[in-house]
Amino acid sequence: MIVEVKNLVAGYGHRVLIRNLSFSVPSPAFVAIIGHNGAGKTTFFKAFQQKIDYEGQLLLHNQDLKQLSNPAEKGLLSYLPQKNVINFPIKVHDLVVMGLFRKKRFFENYDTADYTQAAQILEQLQLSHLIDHDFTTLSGGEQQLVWLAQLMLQDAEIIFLDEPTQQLDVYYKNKVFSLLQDWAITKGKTILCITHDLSNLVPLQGYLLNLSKPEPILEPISAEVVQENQVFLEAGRQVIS
Ligand SMILES: Nc1ncnc2c1ncn2[C@@H]1O[C@H](COP(=O)(O)OP(=O)(O)OP(=O)(O)O)[C@@H](O)[C@H]1O
Repeated sequence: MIVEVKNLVAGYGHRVLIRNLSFSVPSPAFVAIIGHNGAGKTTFFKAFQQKIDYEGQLLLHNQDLKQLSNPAEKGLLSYLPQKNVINFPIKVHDLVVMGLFRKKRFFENYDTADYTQAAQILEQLQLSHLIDHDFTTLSGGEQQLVWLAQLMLQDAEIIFLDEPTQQLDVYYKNKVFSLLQDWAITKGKTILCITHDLSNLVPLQGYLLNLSKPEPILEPISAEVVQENQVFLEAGRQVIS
């Protein structure tokens, strides 16, 4: 099993948001995590980052995450948060190349080969025209794509993305979802992606996990499954205190 969640209970203080969640992703796959605002999607990711206390077990390759030291540095996990703020000037290629941090020793500089890799990723995302731009001057959607480029360069095995297409136009929403799908299939990555863009999921292969359902399970993506979940979410939210 690549990712396994066993009887996870998580929340804040007395407010339990995730109750006895169990599922497993046996092989590399794309998993879309959906649910109403406040359902606990980001909270679920925080548990994987060991940022909150939780009951139950989170396992990566059958090893309890609590026993694994520095899974990010080992290239096992990477995480793209919903918001990433930078308030100093930095060129796009200098930010993207930092995705290679795992391969560098402390204070070791990035070399020409590293910058070539960063440029290739930016080209793949059709962002080459921004390579020398100051990141802080980019639009919200452009910044989101630059973070995605940096994440691609990290090349971790299991990738957590919190609403990576939130600020993207329709063209890039499609492009990013097909890229994530391609990552899972051709590069053997396991991708857990929080999203509200249900319509973009229809053509994808993978699974859907609806954290608003009383007993969420992995459902194989199909047009019918997406439609059923869309109707479920449109019906409104059951608030559990
Ligand atoms: N540190 C915290 N302390 C207390 N409550 C919190 C904390 N962080 C988040 N919450 C609350 O937990 C609930 C779930 O938050 P979470 O960010 O996991 O939701 P989400 O499903 O990711 O929502 P969205 O789709 O809006 O991003 C929210 O009501 C939020 O206010």
